[in-house]
Amino acid sequence: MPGLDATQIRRKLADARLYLCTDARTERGDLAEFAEAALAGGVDILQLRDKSAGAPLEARAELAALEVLGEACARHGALLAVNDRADIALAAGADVLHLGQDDLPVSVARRVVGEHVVLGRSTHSAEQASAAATEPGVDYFCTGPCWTTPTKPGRPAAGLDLVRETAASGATRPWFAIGGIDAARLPEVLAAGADRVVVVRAITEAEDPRAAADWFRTRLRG
Ligand SMILES: Cc1ncc(COP(=O)(O)OP(=O)(O)O)c(N)n1
Ligand SMILES: Cc1nc(C(=O)O)sc1CCOP(=O)(O)O
Repeated sequence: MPGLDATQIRRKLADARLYLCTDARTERGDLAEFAEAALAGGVDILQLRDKSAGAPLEARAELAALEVLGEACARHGALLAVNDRADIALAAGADVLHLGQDDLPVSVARRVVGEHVVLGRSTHSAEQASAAATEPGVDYFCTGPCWTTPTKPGRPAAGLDLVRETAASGATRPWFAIGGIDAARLPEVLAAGADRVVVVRAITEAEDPRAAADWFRTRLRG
């Protein structure tokens, strides 16, 4: 299946509402089956983020998992995202590279992945969000965590105030709220002004990942 070009990737990013990070699920079932279910339920961007052993996957294992996710994303017209590693994003033919505050500078990552890959940045304060909203080369950013979360231990909550401030800032780049978001809390996140979210456990730990994704998709797409 041919890959998406830069224009198609940016259009899909603009339209994206539901972003899922998953681990490689080596011990909890089949990655292909999980990806198929989550994407059928309406996930727009699927990121491999596997820190389940307390450290990132080795490069070969990461590439193998990305191949599985990439095939599923291509079937569903979703974007494939890589966390942290520009070299792996390039090698995997990913559409998206997500960078934290301590990861590669955007200008350096851009040199590695080229122009067509979308670059995202994590932000945890109004200052960081404002920088990501204007820094050249950043295509989207995330604000959080809205609540403390076991998925990101040690990261203090930025709270919904950061979502409110970002919404009020009139940021024109796509931005996503992240951290502790589940079905019960989504209404508060939307009321604070977000219209895009990133989730992990709300779908990865759901008994029925397709139904969980579909629940979010319905609320995010109105
Ligand atoms: C979409 C998305 N948003 C935020 C993060 C967190 O990135 P980072 O701060 O680099 O932390 P780690 O994921 O590397 O632990 C993300 N991965 N994806
Ligand atoms: C990976 C990650 N990054 C965050 C940030 O604030 O940058 S919060 C987070 C974990 C989100 O997981 P869950 O949906 O299970 O709470």
